[in-house]
Amino acid sequence: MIQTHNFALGQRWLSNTESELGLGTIIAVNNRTVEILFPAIGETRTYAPASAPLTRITFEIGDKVTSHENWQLTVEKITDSAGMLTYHGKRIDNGQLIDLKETFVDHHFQLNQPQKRLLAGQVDEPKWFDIREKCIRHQFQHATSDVLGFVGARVDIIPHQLHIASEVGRRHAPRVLLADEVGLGKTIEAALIIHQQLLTGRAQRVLIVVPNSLVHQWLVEMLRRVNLAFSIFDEERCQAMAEEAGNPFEAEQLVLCSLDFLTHNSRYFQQVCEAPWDLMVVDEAHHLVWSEGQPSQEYEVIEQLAKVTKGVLLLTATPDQLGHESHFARLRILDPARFHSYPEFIHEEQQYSNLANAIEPLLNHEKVDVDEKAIEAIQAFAGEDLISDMDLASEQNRNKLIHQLLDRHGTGRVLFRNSRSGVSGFPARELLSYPLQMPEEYEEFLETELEPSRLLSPERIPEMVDIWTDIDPRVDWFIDHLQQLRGEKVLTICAKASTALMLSEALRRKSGIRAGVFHEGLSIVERDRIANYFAQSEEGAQVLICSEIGSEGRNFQFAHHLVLFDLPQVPDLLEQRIGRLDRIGQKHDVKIHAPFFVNSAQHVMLDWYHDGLNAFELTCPAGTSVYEEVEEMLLNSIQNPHDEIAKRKLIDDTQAIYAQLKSKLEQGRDKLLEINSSGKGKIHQLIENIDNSDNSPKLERFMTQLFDTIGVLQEEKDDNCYLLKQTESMHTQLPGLEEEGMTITYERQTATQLEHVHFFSWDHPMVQHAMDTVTTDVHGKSVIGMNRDKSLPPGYFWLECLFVLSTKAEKHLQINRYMPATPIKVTVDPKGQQVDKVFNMLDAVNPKMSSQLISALQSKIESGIEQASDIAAKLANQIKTQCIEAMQSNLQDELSRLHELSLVNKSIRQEELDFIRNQLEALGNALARAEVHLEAVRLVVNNH
Ligand SMILES: Nc1ncnc2c1ncn2[C@@H]1O[C@H](COP(=O)(O)OP(=O)(O)OP(=O)(O)O)[C@@H](O)[C@H]1O
Repeated sequence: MIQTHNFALGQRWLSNTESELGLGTIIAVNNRTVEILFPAIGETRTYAPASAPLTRITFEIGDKVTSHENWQLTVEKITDSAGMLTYHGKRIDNGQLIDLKETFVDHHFQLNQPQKRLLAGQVDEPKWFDIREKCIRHQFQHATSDVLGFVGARVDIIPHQLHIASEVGRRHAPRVLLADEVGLGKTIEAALIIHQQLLTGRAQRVLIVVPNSLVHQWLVEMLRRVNLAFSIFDEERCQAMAEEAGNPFEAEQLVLCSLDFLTHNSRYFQQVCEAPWDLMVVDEAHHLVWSEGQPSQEYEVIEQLAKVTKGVLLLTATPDQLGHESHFARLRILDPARFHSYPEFIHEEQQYSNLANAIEPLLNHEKVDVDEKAIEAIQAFAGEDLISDMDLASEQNRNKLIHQLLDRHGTGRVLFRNSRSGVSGFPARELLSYPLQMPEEYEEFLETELEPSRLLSPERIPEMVDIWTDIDPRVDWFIDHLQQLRGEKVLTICAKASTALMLSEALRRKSGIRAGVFHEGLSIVERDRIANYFAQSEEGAQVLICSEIGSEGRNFQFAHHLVLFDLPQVPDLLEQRIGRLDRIGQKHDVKIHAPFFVNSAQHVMLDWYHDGLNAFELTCPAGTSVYEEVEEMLLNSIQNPHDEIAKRKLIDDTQAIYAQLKSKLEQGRDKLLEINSSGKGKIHQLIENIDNSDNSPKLERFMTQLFDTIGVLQEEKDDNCYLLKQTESMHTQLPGLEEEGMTITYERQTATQLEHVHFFSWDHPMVQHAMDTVTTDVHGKSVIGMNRDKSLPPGYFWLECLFVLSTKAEKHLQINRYMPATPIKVTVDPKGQQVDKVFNMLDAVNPKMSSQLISALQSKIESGIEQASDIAAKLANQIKTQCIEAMQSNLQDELSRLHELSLVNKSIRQEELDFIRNQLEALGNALARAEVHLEAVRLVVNNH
């Protein structure tokens, strides 16, 4: 088997860098490129001929070759026609004489050269075997570790986020609504989920759709938090790509675009739907408004995309913001089979407190007390058959039952919502209100005005829009107030962009205070520039004046003063406003400043929020429902602000309704959500494992050894950091290593504080690349070392044989979830008996002595490897059986869930069930096909 770079059509080559591709066939060659098809996974690669990382595979007389039809031939003669070989020989199964063109050699072929290399005297130093073995073991351990996708995220470890990320990230094609309260970290949860899905091979192509204003923030968060470089797709980019053939959305795997862009460009929308996606993430999903017969365009766009996308994550802090029916419609996008009828959904919701009570005894309390009465309550939901055979003393069974109950009768595994009350460490919020006198100019117009938006924001009266800043006392109050807060950052929010613009203009005219304005009319680049201007500690703006929609989803927690220049009409918008500052990372109590006109509509609104709902100082989960119930009274009071009796009644009624709804929610929906969302009691093991991985010196020690072996210089710097640099002794290029060097740390805390430093973990792509450079290279495949053991005679020897069990399957089957490349090490003594022996510090052997030893031991080496192979094959069979069982139990669970649901719900499609059955079969075949091969061999000879 030789490596040359004279390519010809039909020849067979192996990839040196991606061993999982199997044997490829050359399908096109010209001066500049060579194209190769890898049938095992149905993909092609194109390389420059001179630098293609490929090894030519040819066979020699006497070799056994497997054909694509799975019969074998023993090669007797080889002919060459224009560079392509034909093997002539006898079929092993029936003795028939046959020709096999190399194009038809089985693409599952594995190159097994360690033995050949060893016997040919091509040996490396002992350390290469050690490093190769360590790389393979670490790759296997990480692929099967429950911290995969978590350890590499540059985030603080926050339990509720980890719980959601682990619950969702490990699912096949997850479809969920992430609805944590504002600022609890939904973006981070989504990042963790995407990261896990990509690293575990569950997803390859991800589309993120967000409001215009958040495109850049998402781009930065994905890169900074989880090393994922998304590409922004907008009109400009798509137009530039239009000249190239094909669908522009297929040119990248990780795409980020705005909802606005997809909604307003039917051609690009069509193309985005035609490109295959494994996962779609939609932020601020409350924009997807739906009502019977009148779905919004945004809703339709996402609904259509969700139909052709396997996994979907919808994110919103305020799921009910635009009505409960819209909320239901969004759940239907996620699981049309489960959420098929709104009346049924409402009926189910009414049962939530009974369901929560039924689940209560199953929860993981210290004392498990599932008595007869409790079983009766469960049966009312589950049906007798579901629990008749179940041993409820087992925690695993109880959890399974809880999942089934939530899935069939709650919002189940589709909705996650954490609230501040369940997450500790949030600062307090304080309302500071400032009564002002209403100017006469406003009063005159407002006497006959009925429109709530103008009553609440009189500056929007048409006659006032151009002059209001001259007469409105809120403007002077604002300027005075900013002067008093000198040195402090102040975020100011008003409902409309026009108000924000006029206010900032007045500020510019009347004071020298540095301010930025931020609203939906600005381009993304302008908005980001202004947000940065506000974020700068010195030289930056003291105040940022935002419109309602312009500031949605933004991170401004470096400020802790919020001015509400006016008040929004619905509680969810108020929560969105306060959530800009009251979010994870806020270090101070949040001061909410609210100027208002005495005895005006604003006064009613302020009192309603504060006295009725306490919505300034605490989050108000039932706010929208209360609003829906008292809307008429509230409107009436806004229109008649002097009617104190009506206002008193409004507030009393609001308090009563709120208290009632809150207690109902606490027993019903919220309780179920808490069971689902917080992960209390379940997540400590994962956190402990992440902590252990973070605190273990293993990675740092291993990487130091690995960098040293492959020739990368790791120089110690201050603050727990290192500088990595290329050296001349490097064996191969390390992808990602910048020419001028790069600063890294292995410490999470350092990484979260120093943003310019790369955070190295087992998840980091460069750590994986560095291991790949070793495992895809031939170094360390055949090694000789000298051991000094005086208790054994000189010349005594051992063969350390490192095998790998692996299989190939099409990418969408995600074979790595069930069987990543699995190392099996067998060490044998001169009699071919397996021994439990670990070698440290072996001496290298010079080439002359190596070849003498090999000649002397050749037949013993051959028989030793054969005996080790037999032992490895037995072990491999056991592992194979375990992998098949794990895969079957996993997919069978999913199949039974869908089957159960299909009994109560006819809209579950047969194809969905068939899909899982097919997957079961295809994975079963792939796992059964798994083969063990010799990856590396080290001959260790004793010498005194
Ligand atoms: N685990 C974490 N480690 C470090 N920072 C975090 C973590 N979780 C959240 N944050 C920070 O807290 C802020 C809020 O997080 P995020 O933007 O994900 O919240 P959200 O729920 O999406 O907010 P919104 O409801 O406003 O969209 C962000 O600045 C984020 O970077």
